[in-house]
Amino acid sequence: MPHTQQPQTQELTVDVVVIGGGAVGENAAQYTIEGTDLTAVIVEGHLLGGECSYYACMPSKALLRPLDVAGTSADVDGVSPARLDHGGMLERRDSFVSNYDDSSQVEWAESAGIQVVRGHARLVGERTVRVDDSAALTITARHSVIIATGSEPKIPAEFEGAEPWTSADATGVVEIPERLAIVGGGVVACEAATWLSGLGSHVTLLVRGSGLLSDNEPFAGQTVLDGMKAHGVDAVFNASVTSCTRENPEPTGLGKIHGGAVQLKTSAGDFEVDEVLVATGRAPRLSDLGLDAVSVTSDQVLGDNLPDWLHAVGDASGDVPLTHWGKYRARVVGAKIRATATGAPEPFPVEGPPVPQVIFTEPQVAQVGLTEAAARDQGIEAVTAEVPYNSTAGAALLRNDVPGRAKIVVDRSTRRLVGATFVGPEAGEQLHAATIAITGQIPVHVLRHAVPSYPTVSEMWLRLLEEVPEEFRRPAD
Ligand SMILES: Cc1cc2nc3c(=O)[nH]c(=O)nc-3n(C[C@H](O)[C@H](O)[C@H](O)COP(=O)(O)OP(=O)(O)OC[C@H]3O[C@@H](n4cnc5c(N)ncnc54)[C@H](O)[C@@H]3O)c2cc1C
Ligand SMILES: NC(=O)c1ccc[n+]([C@@H]2O[C@H](COP(=O)([O-])OP(=O)(O)OC[C@H]3O[C@@H](n4cnc5c(N)ncnc54)[C@H](O)[C@@H]3O)[C@@H](O)[C@H]2O)c1
Repeated sequence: MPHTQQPQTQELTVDVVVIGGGAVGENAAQYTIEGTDLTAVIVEGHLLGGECSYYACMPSKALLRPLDVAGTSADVDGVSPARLDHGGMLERRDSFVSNYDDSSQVEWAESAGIQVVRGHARLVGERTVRVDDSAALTITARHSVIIATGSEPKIPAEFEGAEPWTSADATGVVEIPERLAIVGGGVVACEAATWLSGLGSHVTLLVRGSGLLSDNEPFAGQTVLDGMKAHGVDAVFNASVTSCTRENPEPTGLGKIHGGAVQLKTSAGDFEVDEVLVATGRAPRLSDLGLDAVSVTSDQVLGDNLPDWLHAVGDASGDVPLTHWGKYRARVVGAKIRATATGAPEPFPVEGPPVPQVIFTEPQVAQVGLTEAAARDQGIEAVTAEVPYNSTAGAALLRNDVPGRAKIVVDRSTRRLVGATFVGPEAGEQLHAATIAITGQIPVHVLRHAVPSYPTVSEMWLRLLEEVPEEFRRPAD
């Protein structure tokens, strides 16, 4: 009688198990063990380095930078406009994603003393994780298990069966669709519209709301929209997709066109395109993780209401889904676990540091802390100052045409900055000064003594602070 050979089961005990080896999981493991004898394992089901390295931040920014350089070369007198090389752009992307090979990340992890285990991990009991790969492995954590499983795209039901593109296809683009619809008006939609129209697609944005980038100051979405229109992108607002069908939908592979023509019915009319990219947000990846086995619900993970041996970081935790923010939180969690496990003092906490974000559109949108609307929603008496991005000699030197604006939001009661937005060429490089001012809780009368160099774009800070009411030039009584 034939018999099935049982897979070999192995066992391993370490101090900390991290499920998910994205940038955030890597940081959590590194900060938990560094400078100690603690041991850590990262279990990764796909590529060590996660979404950011292979399917999100790095490939998208690798594709966007040549457009920025070409745009600048076309807008500075005395320079001949640079010609885009579409094949070269894709090669640059391939190089930034290491051709989807994670061996250098594995080398880094091992050099940091972190063991990497391949396979899908599930919780099977308190402090216990089972990894299913070619052979089953059970790992026991002496101290903690950290969930760092990231997030996955939300695909509305209308697109089921139509094999739409997700952002991974857009960053991994191989076949450039002649006509592309992008559903959504958020960050992925705006950045992807920029690089895919730059690669030659005719892009139509189908936006459910009435503007782009609705979480930002209103002038951000408007300036980005103006920039996109100048590059031939069409945007249709108040357009809800009611059905999506296509001939011969097929999972042809990453970045390839997934079948025949796509028919989209929307509340703002019908559209036929060669591909549709669904960019309608992301959700924490918490299914198939064995939460039931340890009597924990997704809500508990998202509410940070977990047993003391279990932690969640990064996109999986429901916190702001940005790489640098997830990594920051992972460093904090890692340092806490290290302190508990070794008896070392916990690092000094800082109250409520602000979240910065740069959106790499043309022009860029850079925002930190609260918008004016968010500050008012929180009951803050917000005083604002706003100037055009081209208000300095440095900005005039940057390009011939400098669109955009800058705005700061000040809390009247503390006289400190609570938010700042810069929209304009290379705006991302303006942001960190604002992040430092908010984190350092510097009152605006002190900020006036931080002198920006002439002739740089950062002289915009002088203009902004001059726009703040006169009474803010002294400490509060
Ligand atoms: C197109 C796009 C562009 C972006 N650009 C930026 C940007 O410019 N700047 C920025 O700050 N943020 C950006 N983001 C957001 C950023 O990518 C995420 O915030 C970041 O990747 C989250 O990191 P993470 O480690 O939490 O999750 P991930 O990077 O998703 O890593 C999670 C890892 O866990 C693994 N995994 C999941 N479940 C299991 C399991 N059960 N067992 C084993 N392994 C498992 C996955 O394979 C994956 O490798 C972008 C996002 C998108 C979609
Ligand atoms: N440069 C960066 O920092 C960067 C770049 C890309 C992505 N990200 C992060 O990744 C996350 C995901 O980005 P995203 O753009 O997918 O999400 P998002 O939340 O920024 O935008 C989602 C968009 O889809 C719309 N939408 C939601 N459901 C819809 C539906 N059923 N039908 C039609 N429209 C719908 C929303 O109104 C919104 O315009 C974001 O939090 C973002 O910050 C960051």
